[in-house]
Amino acid sequence: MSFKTVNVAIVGTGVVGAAFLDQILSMKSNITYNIIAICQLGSSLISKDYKPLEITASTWRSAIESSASSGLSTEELLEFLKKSPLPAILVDNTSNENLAKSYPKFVSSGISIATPNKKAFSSNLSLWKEIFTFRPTDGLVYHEATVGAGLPIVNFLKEIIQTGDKVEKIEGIFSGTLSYIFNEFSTVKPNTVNFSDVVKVAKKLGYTEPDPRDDLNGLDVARKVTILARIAGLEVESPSSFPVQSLIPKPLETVSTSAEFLEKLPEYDFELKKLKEEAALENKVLRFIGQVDIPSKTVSVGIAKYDFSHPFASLKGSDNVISIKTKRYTNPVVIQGAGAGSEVTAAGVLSDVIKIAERV
Ligand SMILES: NC(=O)C1=CN([C@@H]2O[C@H](COP(=O)(O)OP(=O)(O)OC[C@H]3O[C@@H](n4cnc5c(N)ncnc54)[C@H](OP(=O)(O)O)[C@@H]3O)[C@@H](O)[C@H]2O)C=CC1
Ligand SMILES: N[C@@H](CC=O)C(=O)O
Ligand code: NA
Repeated sequence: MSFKTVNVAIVGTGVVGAAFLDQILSMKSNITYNIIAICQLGSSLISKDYKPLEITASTWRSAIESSASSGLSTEELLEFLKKSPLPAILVDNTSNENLAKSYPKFVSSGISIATPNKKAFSSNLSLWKEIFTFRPTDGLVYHEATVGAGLPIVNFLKEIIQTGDKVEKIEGIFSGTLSYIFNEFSTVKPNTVNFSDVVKVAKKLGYTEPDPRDDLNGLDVARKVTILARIAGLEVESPSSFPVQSLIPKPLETVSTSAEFLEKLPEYDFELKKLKEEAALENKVLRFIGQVDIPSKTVSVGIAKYDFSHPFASLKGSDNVISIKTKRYTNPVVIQGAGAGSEVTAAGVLSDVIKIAERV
């Protein structure tokens, strides 16, 4: 029996958005989740009377394909959700910066947000402060999947800090894409794998950002590390306010499309091949890591070398591994598992939707 009903509006039906819709529409729960809007860039399905859309996990795709309604602007979506007769949750499954910048307007209108979109939490510090200056009538904001996809990192970190713990150091492999790429490219056993080929496979597997250059330039890891550093108490101004190593060859920095970039990338395979061979001579592998050190207030992102015997050297697939050392956890808490991919990310977002629904 349902004891509560919430209204849910979903923006973005890409890799994560589609898996999210499949999961929420198949979920058994004693809370009723009315899907009242699904928005894509050019089209939308909107329930103007706030009754649940008549869709199932197997019909939502064709329903939106045959919808005659155009996409909604952020302002239109805000106005629509403001009038929701039930608690409203916005699920932002895009990487859209403009929508992210509008979160304060949604939150201050009592609308809650669950999202894997890192933009709002890792751009200017002023936006972070605006989002998290809670007033009692504000909506709630959960963003577990912004770091480590569905792995319990963001909510765990916030909870231990709320209980009085103090973070000392966070380090690890935070990118599913770069974990996969380096786990395949730089292995304990010698291989002939080309960097550019693995990049293409990572994109095909749905690990990369919509434009893989956003992973290769280190910015995606820098965004995640910014989020963690801010939660841990460092006032990091932006993801470009600390050293970040880019894997994009200099001459390709100005290439306009991601397709052209992927086509030209093989010409630069020799650069990372050399680095990998040098590391192998020292019995080491290459890994792309992020670090936050609270006492020294330093944050950094880039390639590091690890001994063949180090746990990072035997990482598999797109696994993330995050080590969190705190005042209470003097032996660091280590969280490891898939840090990218449609199902695990969507499940992280859905868990946040459930937390919000239980609290509003
Ligand atoms: N994939 C993964 O493993 C993980 C992803 N994430 C995050 O999840 C988010 C989604 O990623 P993913 O699903 O992989 O990316 P996709 O590109 O597959 O999906 C994003 C979707 O959002 C749509 N979109 C963008 N802007 C708008 C808008 N204003 N209104 C409506 N729709 C819009 C895009 O449309 P169009 O295609 O037409 O541009 C696209 O369909 C990103 O923020 C990403 O960083 C986080 C953890 C892991
Ligand atoms: N592109 C990202 C997706 C999750 O944030 C990654 O590879 O980790
Ligand atoms: Na997570």
